Amino acid sequence: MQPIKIGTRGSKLALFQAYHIADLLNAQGIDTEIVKIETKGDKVLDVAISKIGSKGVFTEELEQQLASGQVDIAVHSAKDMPSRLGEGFELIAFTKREKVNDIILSHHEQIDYKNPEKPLVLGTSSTRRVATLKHYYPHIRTTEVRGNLQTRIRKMKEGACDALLLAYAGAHRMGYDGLIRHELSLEEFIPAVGQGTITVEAYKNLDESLKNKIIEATHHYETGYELQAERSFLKVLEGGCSIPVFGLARVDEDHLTLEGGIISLDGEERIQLEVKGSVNDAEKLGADLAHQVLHTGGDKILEEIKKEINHK
Ligand SMILES: NCc1[nH]cc(CCC(=O)O)c1CC(=O)O
Repeated sequence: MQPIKIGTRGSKLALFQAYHIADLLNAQGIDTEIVKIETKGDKVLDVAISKIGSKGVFTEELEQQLASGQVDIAVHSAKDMPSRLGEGFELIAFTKREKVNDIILSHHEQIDYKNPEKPLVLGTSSTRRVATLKHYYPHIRTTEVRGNLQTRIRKMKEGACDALLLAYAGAHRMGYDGLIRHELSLEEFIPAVGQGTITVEAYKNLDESLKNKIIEATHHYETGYELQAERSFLKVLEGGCSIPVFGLARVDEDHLTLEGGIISLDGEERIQLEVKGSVNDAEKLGADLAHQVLHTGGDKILEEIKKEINHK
């Protein structure tokens, strides 16, 4: 059999994730070949993601190659995937989830983010993280630091900021555990939908038996239900990484708990609600939670955010 061609972005984190999928496939006797693809999100480094337009900046080129059959599957951080994929595309597998928390990472050993007396500048380009900081820690200033993880760390050391606010998963995968100074609580910093898991995307032309083999080798069922609920939640709220929507599902045997909400860009209004049910209703639970969030004032927050983003 021909090796399976795995399409990936060329950043170190993306390559790590692609090799992780390759390892899982190789362990089941499936040969693989990694194909690097450059995306718009990789090329445009001087503009905030929320301004490029969040829809698939890291994914569009990979999907073109999937559709033309140049690669068989594409590997992504699940968090980077828009809630609606192009016609014929599907996320067929989600790997076992890493710790989902956000973390504060710095080359300085002492970072005291809770003390209002201590000025602190955190680097982040996520509207969710900026808004959440404004809500809980209004004394912290933020600045946009973009680029891949190594670039951001370099910019931090050059003085762009005191510390970076990042996902644990990415920092850990890149081997930066030694620079992690704080793990943020899931009460305050509910992550973005999909944070901490890697996903496999396929196009409808993928051979069915090959697809099943890939699923068997890489899919983690509990994570899959969590992602189903979270992504269904996101779909109703028309998320994308420029809107500070957060959502986190937890599966315990066949029970699923989904927490999620939205926060205004200035951090003043924050709505967080929770639904519980069976894993078999994951998709419905996600949509239900989203509608509840909209009905409890989320609709106004969302409208306001869209206005503000369009004006920038
Ligand atoms: N927004 C970019 C991005 N997409 C996925 C991760 C981290 C890895 C993951 O969550 O699986 C990151 C970096 C970050 O948010 O710090």
